[in-house]
Amino acid sequence: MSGAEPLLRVADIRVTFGGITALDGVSFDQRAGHILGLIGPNGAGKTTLFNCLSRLYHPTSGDIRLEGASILGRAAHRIAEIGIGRTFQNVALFQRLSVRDNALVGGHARTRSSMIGDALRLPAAKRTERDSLERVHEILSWLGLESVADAPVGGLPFGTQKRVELARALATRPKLLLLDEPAGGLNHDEVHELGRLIRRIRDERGVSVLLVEHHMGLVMSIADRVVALNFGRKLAEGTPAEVQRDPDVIRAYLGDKAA
Ligand SMILES: Nc1ncnc2c1ncn2[C@@H]1O[C@H](COP(=O)(O)OP(=O)(O)OP(=O)(O)O)[C@@H](O)[C@H]1O
Repeated sequence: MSGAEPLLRVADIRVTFGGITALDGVSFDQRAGHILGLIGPNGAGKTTLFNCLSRLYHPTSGDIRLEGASILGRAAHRIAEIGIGRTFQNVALFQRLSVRDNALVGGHARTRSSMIGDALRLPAAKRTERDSLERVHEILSWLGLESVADAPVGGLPFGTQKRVELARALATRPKLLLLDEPAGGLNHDEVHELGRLIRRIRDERGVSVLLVEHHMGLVMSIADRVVALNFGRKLAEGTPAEVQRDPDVIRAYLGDKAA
């Protein structure tokens, strides 16, 4: 292993809710350029960890560092500024707004132009707006969404709405993209397509991806590394092949559901 700083370091994270320990000393690193899959049976702590990474939950102890700097002082609505983008398990878009406007909301989360500057349409605000529009245009084309750019999101098929969510997250120009069960609600072909897209996001846009996912086929086909949780602890970590044949992982899954 090289001594290079990982992109993401999760260090001894513990989260308790009253008497329940949802995460109990979980640690792992994610290298830049990697797709990391976070798996585990129901109740393992995946969502809790995801919520810590996106700053919705504050861990009871431990640290989360992005490129060496702790993110724990950051409010959830400001993680885009440090390069963390996210999507939601159930698509969370403005249904009446167009595809383009939804993506622009993402871009705006990153730009932090001032409200007064925007209102007075100062040159800097105009430039920011123009840059955001150009960036969103490029992302929508890249995702094959330009033909629906003006359509209200509400009328679009679910699979397309999921791509709009990705557009919005990518518009924040993340270094690390957090995906919360992106395969949920998609059919077989759509999951296959999503896998290709996540790989392209990494390969063509240089964005590292951390995904929480129940769809084992998807995780195992695209992840560079997999972290398996069970009962709030790290059960196994390694390449997909290593984790898939880990006896503890097999036991945790077979004990949970005979799939
Ligand atoms: N807000 C909360 N308040 C109390 N307990 C919680 C809360 N969130 C999670 N838990 C508990 O923490 C544990 C881990 O839950 P979590 O939702 O993180 O698991 P998960 O791996 O995401 O499960 P699933 O695959 O079912 O979504 C569970 O015992 C759960 O009941």
